Amino acid sequence: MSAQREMKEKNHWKTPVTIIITVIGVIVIVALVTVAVLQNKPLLQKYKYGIVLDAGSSHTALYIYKWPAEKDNNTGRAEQMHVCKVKGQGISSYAANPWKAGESLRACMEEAEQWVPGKRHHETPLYLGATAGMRLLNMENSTASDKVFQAVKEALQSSPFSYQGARILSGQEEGAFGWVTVNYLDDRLKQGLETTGALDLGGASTQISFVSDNFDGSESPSNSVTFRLYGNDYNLYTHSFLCYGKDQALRSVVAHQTQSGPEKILDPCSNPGYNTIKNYSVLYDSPCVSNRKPQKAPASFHLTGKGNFGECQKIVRSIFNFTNCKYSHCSFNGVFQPHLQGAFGAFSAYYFVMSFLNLTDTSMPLETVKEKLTSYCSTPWEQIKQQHRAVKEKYLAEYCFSGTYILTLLTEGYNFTSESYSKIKFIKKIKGSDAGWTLGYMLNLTNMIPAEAPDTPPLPHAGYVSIVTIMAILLFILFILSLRPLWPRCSKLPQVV
Ligand SMILES: Nc1nc2c(ncn2[C@@H]2O[C@H](COP(=O)(O)OP(=O)(O)OP(=O)(O)O)[C@@H](O)[C@H]2O)c(=O)[nH]1
Ligand SMILES: [Ca+2]
Repeated sequence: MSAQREMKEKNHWKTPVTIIITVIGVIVIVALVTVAVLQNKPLLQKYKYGIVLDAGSSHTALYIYKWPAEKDNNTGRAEQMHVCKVKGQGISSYAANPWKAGESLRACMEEAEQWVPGKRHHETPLYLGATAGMRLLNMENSTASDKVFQAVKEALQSSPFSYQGARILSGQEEGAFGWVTVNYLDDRLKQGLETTGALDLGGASTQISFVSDNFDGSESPSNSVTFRLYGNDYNLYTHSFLCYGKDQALRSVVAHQTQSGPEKILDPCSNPGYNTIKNYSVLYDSPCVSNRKPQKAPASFHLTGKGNFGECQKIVRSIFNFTNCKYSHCSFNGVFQPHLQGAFGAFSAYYFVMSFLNLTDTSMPLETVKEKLTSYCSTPWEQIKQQHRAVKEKYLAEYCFSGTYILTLLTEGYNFTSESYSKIKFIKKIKGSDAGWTLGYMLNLTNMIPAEAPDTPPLPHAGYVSIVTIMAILLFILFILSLRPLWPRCSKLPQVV
């Protein structure tokens, strides 16, 4: 008898009540976990796209960016998907044939149509920002500049993308958005880390932007740009030097040597044996030098390379004005600059030139950089050409000047010392995206960087699902255990044994 009861008690798990409770329990757990999984499941990765055309002084490039579509308020991380280099020169070079400026963009616009999925075309914003080349053209001939913009606008509006406008960026915008790009790609903004300064060397202008503790904007408000990003305030110092991009600086250096209108010059910034004929009217056809055009000069002059770094640097120095600073500190030309602070990323021509010259290692003492440049400049032109057959002659002929200019701009213009120079990194890309103002410009216009830090879920999706599952199982076990007092009574109920 007692053995029979013991058997019945042991079989209480098979009573209808416990079976029903178990089934309901399992259903509840499965339902709970399913809801948890489905509710928070990341949607299939879909992307949004944005296109920015960088209409620089020397050339135009089209950048396509993409970012995850499912994130609220476009807060997903944007990255460069593709870049298309427009054939030919910058849009400002079409001043005499404006419609050609529009035509020049068509091939890259068609390429963009292949990269962005068709169903996203109409919602993909398309921007064009022009920099120093158009700034100069606008100063020189605003009617021509307007016509170029009209042609460009028509070409862009005929694309399937959502055209958002074409305009000239101010120097401050160009500097500030370059800084945003660098720090966004490095994830410094979201994490509130110390920021990196940005050095951009274009063809017609150059920008320096950085955050300095002893800069609040009061000494020179025109150099101040404030941002509130991810809950942090930034007071950025930025300055753009028009005419100090590498092509315009070279013009100034050659103009300096042709003041008396000679028929030939011996140029220390070109390799020995380099020979070319330059046209006076072409050389002086820029607002950066036009006021210095010699009154009496032949149509052209012979330029012969001399290849002397020291002499080249002397002429380069002469294009900077180091007097007349009305502020506590200046860089050059009477422009305020606070003390340099932190690390810097140097891109565009800084990178092209320094990587060609094998000078990207900034732990190298400045004296060694000078020695290497001295040696490069004095190398005969024929030897340079033979050693770098794949490099365009136009670029090759200018590396002695460009290296000398970069070193002088950094150390004497911006006051980088041996110590601060070592904090510069010459970069082209950061995590697959090009360093430049375009990404920062798009992030700003699409409101992709919120002013306040977004509310993030305390747990990642997988962690959340695991915790819900474990808690549900534990709750169920507790519930079963809480029914323990009922177990013996259950065994007394009539049942199938
Ligand atoms: N060596 C070398 N130079 C280049 C290359 N691409 C561009 N450059 C030159 O580097 C300089 C700067 O180029 P970019 O940064 O594209 O200048 P940009 O945007 O056209 O000019 P800005 O409007 O002043 O910004 C120009 O003198 C270009 O001719 C390259 O691949 N190699
Ligand atoms: Ca540029």
